[in-house]
Amino acid sequence: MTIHTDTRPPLNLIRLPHGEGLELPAYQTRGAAGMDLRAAVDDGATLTILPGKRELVPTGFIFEIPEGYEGQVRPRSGLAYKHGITCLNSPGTVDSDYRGEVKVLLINLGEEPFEITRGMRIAQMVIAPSIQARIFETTDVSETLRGAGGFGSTGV
Ligand SMILES: O=c1ccn([C@H]2C[C@H](O)[C@@H](COP(=O)(O)OP(=O)(O)OP(=O)(O)O)O2)c(=O)[nH]1
Ligand SMILES: [Mg+2]
Repeated sequence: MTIHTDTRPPLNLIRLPHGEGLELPAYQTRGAAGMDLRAAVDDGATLTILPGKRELVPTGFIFEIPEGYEGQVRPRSGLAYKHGITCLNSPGTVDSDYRGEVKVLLINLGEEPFEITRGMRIAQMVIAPSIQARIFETTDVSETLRGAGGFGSTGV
């Protein structure tokens, strides 16, 4: 007998009043890494991002990211390719102890104004394991082959 158990971590979403009626963030395909996030702008309203400008777009939800995980807010490649729309702080970091609304910081790197309406899929969130290190100050630095070489030290 095969016992199928779903080992995916649970993710609680709390819908805010302005998220009423929005589709839940969802994985669009079985193997999708990220769930798409929708714009919770007012019904019938248009949020326009002018070329070179940025806007903080509400999602309408609080995400209770499980402890030991983070939420990474990433651009959608279609919007980036077709319209030059990306996340300015990519990847945005949603901490597991954050209890505010998740918002998406979009910037328009294209040449045309970009219009966002309610329910539009504007970005995606990847849930990823995340650990905190124990931090020590020390005076010794261990030796390695690389040493202080970086920024192209191994060639292009
Ligand atoms: O794209 C993002 C990035 C962050 N956040 C929220 C969740 C995150 O837990 C919080 C703080 O983010 P971050 O640590 O990146 O920003 P900060 O400038 O360091 O703010 P803070 O001082 O609040 O940590 O803001 C979002 O909703 N969307
Ligand atoms: Mg911070």
